Amino acid sequence: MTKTVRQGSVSIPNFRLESGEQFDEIHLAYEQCGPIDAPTILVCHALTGNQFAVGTESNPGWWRGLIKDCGYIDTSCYQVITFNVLGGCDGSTGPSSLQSNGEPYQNQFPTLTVRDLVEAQFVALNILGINQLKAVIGGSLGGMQVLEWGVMYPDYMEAIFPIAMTPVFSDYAIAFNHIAKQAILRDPALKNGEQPKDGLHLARMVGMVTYRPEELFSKRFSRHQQEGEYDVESYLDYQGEKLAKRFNPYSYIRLLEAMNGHDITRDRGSYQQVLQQLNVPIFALAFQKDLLYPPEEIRRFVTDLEEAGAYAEFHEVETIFGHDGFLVEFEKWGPFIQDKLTSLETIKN
Ligand SMILES: N[C@@H](CCO)C(=O)O
Repeated sequence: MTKTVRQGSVSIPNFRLESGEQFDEIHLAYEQCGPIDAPTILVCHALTGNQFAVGTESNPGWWRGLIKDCGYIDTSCYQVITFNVLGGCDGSTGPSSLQSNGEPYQNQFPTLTVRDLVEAQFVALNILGINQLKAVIGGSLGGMQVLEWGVMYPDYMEAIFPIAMTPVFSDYAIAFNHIAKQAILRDPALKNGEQPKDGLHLARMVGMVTYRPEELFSKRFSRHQQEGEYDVESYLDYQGEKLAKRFNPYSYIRLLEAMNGHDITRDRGSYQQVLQQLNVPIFALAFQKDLLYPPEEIRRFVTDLEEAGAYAEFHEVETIFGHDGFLVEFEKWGPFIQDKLTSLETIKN
């Protein structure tokens, strides 16, 4: 049983974005779990994730299969903290938040970078009195944040676990994000000043097709249909509608844009120079058939890191889930995380 799950919010005054835009104050909502004096692991969430990584037994979080008492990340040994990202819509400052004129930002919310998301979490952790981390871990957009943590604050943690990410977001992935963004921005509801919920529904359907490979779709649905509708069609509609009910369309756009801009070399010099800055042990995970972040690219990144003198390991997970592998089948890759966390001392020496 995972006992001590706590929730809170950190208020950060005068927060400046990379773009130069400044907020008088932002809030980051968080979930914290495990003994407060134990080594801390920071979890970074993906595009539509939130701070509820662990959750409760009756309302499990999205990584409860990984993180719990006696889990692969054992919350009786480690404290685990997860923030809802800046720009999110689960309690942190984002497009649904009110501006000083009393109106929600919505599409007026400033553009964000992955580095902004990391910087906000860094300041929040310091305010909470957490000045050192055991590890930073996350998948997809979370994995991009993990990499940025490694470049921006390599002395702040003992290891990073970037999962299902690449050092630079690909043109192929930007292409899908463009379709998603356009689906939202071209939603006719906008003309009536309403929320583009149908656009978000469409955007999610596009996303879902990229998160899983063809084989899984065939295995799941087998062209089965009911009352003239293919099961795969009703599945995508269901997922689209579900997200449209729980997510802010403009949060979705700002986070897509942050992903598009992800490039660890941006404004930092050459790829080689940036690899040198990633001076922290790195354990990278890849999932077979991940269309967005192909395992061979992640393997190449790890080889480049090793050649640059870093301590880096690569682990490829056999799965039919593709990109969504980081949200399922924890028994396949949780032991890798557990093992590396417990063997960090040997690596340091
Ligand atoms: N299922 C993930 C996919 C993006 O990594 C999400 O919804 O955030």
